[in-house]
Amino acid sequence: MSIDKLFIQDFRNIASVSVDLNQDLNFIIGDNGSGKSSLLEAIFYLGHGKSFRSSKADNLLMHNKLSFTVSAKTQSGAQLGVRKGFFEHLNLSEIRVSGEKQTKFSALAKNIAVQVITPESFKLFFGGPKQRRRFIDLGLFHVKHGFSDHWREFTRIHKQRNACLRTKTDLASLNYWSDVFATSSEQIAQYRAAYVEQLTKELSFWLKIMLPKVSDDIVIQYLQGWNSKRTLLEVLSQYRDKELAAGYSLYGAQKFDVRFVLNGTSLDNQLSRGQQKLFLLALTFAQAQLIAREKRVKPILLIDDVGAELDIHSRALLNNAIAEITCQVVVTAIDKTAVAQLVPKEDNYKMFHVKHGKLSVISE
Ligand SMILES: Nc1ncnc2c1ncn2[C@@H]1O[C@H](COP(=O)(O)OP(=O)(O)OP(=O)(O)O)[C@@H](O)[C@H]1O
Repeated sequence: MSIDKLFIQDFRNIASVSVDLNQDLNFIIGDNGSGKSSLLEAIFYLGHGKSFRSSKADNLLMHNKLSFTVSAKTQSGAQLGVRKGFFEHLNLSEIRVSGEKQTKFSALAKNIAVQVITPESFKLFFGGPKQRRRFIDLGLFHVKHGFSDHWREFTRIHKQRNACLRTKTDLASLNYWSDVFATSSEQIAQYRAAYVEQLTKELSFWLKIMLPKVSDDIVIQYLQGWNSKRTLLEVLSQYRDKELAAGYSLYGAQKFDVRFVLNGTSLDNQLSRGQQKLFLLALTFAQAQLIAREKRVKPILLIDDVGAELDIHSRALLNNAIAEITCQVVVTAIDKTAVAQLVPKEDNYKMFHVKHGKLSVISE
């Protein structure tokens, strides 16, 4: 669900911000180090319970403070909030959804779907499989009902099987856990295959807007985590000694990946950095639109430092995509010229200026 009102306190260099966002499009303009990314990070934190930049939550806390707070009122009237306290090496999270205390961040994620694109995103995305796995599973979490229950169950089974492989003592237990691991992996793989197919169809629409010259030649390949010509149980039995030597599961749904292929070879080797960023934007827009359609909520898309890598022509293409998407979009840039191509003619947007962590409205 999109955010109506946002409140941030003691988060990085933001001492206190209370702001009404536009439902469709928001621009945050500010110099380097002013706090633009911190603002996006706070919104991202509300949807994910972590930062997109730093793995340590205490980096998010304003220097010399003991807790930070991020809260929001969504368009549907839900009040979401998280307060993270750091008291004598004790990290405490207080999560609330419309006044009710919650124990898990997933309670917040059920109410908002936040995706981010930063200047670093495409380097990470075309690197190791971690980011791609995260991206696909985030879509699945929001779009495919039942996936998160299956995933939780899979994670439990995976841990048990890894414990058997690590200790190597009880081979009867290993046989049992291999059986259930294979069944659970196949279920997860089916969910993912169906989702990747859905995403591929949606992507084609966004590529026609953002990368029209190559849109028909791009394919997403889904790699399920083991040889697709064989059952996982067959693979596990063939490589049993290898897995015992490694001490953990080498095959299964946890090893899945997706490859983006252009004319038969890896897309990132053929596209310029600007084009790679447009591809990633198209992919993220596709996922956000699927979430919007399936969940019937407006996802939130954060685009950090939009000027980086994108020339005027590319920004004009991005503008066409923003005009089409049913999302709440928040874009940051160093100056107004970087967003000139993105500002709509009608007045349905808000523009803010940020300086030393303080936000002021430029136009609405
Ligand atoms: N824990 C913290 N407490 C207080 N200030 C912090 C903390 N962490 C970072 N800062 C400061 O916050 C400022 C804002 O950082 P941020 O990354 O949001 O900048 P930005 O506006 O996105 O800049 P850029 O355009 O360079 O990316 C920086 O000057 C940084 O030094």
